[in-house]
Amino acid sequence: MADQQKISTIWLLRYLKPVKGRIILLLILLLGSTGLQLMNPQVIQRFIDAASGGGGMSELLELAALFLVLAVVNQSLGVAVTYLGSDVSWRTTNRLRGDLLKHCLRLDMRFHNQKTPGEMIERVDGDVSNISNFFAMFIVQVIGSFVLLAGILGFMYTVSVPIAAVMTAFTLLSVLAMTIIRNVGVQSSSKDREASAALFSLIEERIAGIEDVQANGQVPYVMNRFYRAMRAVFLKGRKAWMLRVVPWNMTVSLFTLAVTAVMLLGVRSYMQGEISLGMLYLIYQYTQMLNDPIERLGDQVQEFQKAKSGMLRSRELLSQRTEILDGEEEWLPDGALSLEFEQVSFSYSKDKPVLQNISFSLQPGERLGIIGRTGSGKSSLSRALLRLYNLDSGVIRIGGVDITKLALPALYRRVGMVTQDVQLFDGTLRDNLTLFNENVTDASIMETIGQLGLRPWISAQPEGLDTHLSSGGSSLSAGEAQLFALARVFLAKPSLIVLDEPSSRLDAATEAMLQAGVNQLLRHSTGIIIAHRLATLEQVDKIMVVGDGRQLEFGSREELAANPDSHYARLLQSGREEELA
Ligand SMILES: Nc1ncnc2c1ncn2[C@@H]1O[C@H](COP(=O)(O)OP(=O)(O)OP(=O)(O)O)[C@@H](O)[C@H]1O
Repeated sequence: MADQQKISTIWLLRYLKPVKGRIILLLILLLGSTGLQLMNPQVIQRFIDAASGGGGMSELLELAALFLVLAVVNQSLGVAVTYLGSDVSWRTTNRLRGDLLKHCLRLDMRFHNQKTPGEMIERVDGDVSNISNFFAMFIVQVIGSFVLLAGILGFMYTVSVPIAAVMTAFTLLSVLAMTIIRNVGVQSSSKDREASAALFSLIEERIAGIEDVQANGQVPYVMNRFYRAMRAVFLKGRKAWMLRVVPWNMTVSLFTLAVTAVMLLGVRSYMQGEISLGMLYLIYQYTQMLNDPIERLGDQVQEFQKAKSGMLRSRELLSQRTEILDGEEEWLPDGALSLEFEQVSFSYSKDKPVLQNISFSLQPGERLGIIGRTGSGKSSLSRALLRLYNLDSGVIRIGGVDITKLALPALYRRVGMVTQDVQLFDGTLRDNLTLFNENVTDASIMETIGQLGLRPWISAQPEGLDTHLSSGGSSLSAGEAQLFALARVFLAKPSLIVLDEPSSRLDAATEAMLQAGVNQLLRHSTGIIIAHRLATLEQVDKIMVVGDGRQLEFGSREELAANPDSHYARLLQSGREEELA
């Protein structure tokens, strides 16, 4: 436990260190503002005493001017403290958000398969927001509140010990009550947050599937689920609010009692001539001022609870290790890369093998067509090649190098993949094609696009390469997106390319046009084409037929086509492409 605490502190200090100068400045400003808050009522006290004692006009004017100056300086300090507090909190938490996002992007697909987008948003942003106040204000507010309390009470002991004793008792009681009672609402507040998270995830899920919802007439059902989720938010929110308000009311009652007791003692001292009218005002004002730092301390206790759970969750996420360990080898032979699968077995979960004992090899520049029924493991094969998952056993080598020994950037520089789902980013067509790489010239974009026969398509876009695309892919048809993805991968000039169903959403004419382009572009690389349509594979050198994760057949396309006993030849003869689908 103590160790946990120590690790947490060291971890926190890592984020606070870069802003330590700002935090010290924040503390100085806050102490300055606390000093002014203590001084201001004393100026009014002197003003009241001067006025009631028949003091001169110039003295009154001087005091009034001093009051104004102190008030303005205090306000300015308040603005500076708020600004600097936000600045520190954003700087530190943005670093943490960045670290979390970078970490998540490196985590393997097994981890991501289990997480919903809503959950990841909550982990990368929600938890961190809970820590933000703690980063910025916790230390500063706690120190500031204690200094203000000590200042008020210390001064009161010099004026009247009984009054100061009542104020001290009230302060101690309130701080104690705050720390104990505030925890009462913590559990129901977290249930309230859970309910609203469920509501948001429902909205996110339904909006993501809006087409299906509308087309299948599911709107009444969705509305019903929505109302039920809203009702849960309302009921849990009301309970959490009640539990937050009750303790607050208790401290207000306690405070009213303290003010009454202090005023009784104060008025009695005034009547007995022990204190002046101005001092009576000062006592009243200082009693009022006690409430503020006590409230702030209570708030900070609550913030600390929130921050603690946020920190635990963030640290837990950061301690998740990816199963994909980076290799060190950077070197790969120039030009098209050879590929070798040696007894490769792979599964997503241990109880269900997806690829079993796959072994084949391709020479540099060769093209392999993979065919097999839906769910037979074709896409899984390409995911294993790109190290999105680790193998259960076996080795994959590209250019003779075991991919687990290769540095991941070296692998991704030389191997490209076009999947069935194309991710578009918010940006221009050019940005999306080059993936924001400004070194790729428009001329080379147009050349690649020309080879793929896409020039007329780009020209038809309202602003050519400058046409703005929105993220998610809604601005392109499925077929257009596929053409787009091909162009993107070919622009990166990879030496080994996997095309996973590159033309499944294109019409026959567009596919034929694309085929010629792909053949042209594949001249300098080794290619794997996963296809449902046999026509797509007319230009490949080798064919592999996969069934239930096993390699049913592998060999030269011409030889397999000529062998009437082969799966491939039988498929060709029967023309039953639908068997593959
Ligand atoms: N992320 C995943 N988690 C768990 N199982 C998966 C995952 N992706 C695929 N599978 C399972 O692995 C098997 C092979 O899937 P894969 O996507 O490789 O098939 P495929 O041959 O490419 O199919 P298709 O032709 O439909 O694209 C299927 O049984 C599928 O249910």
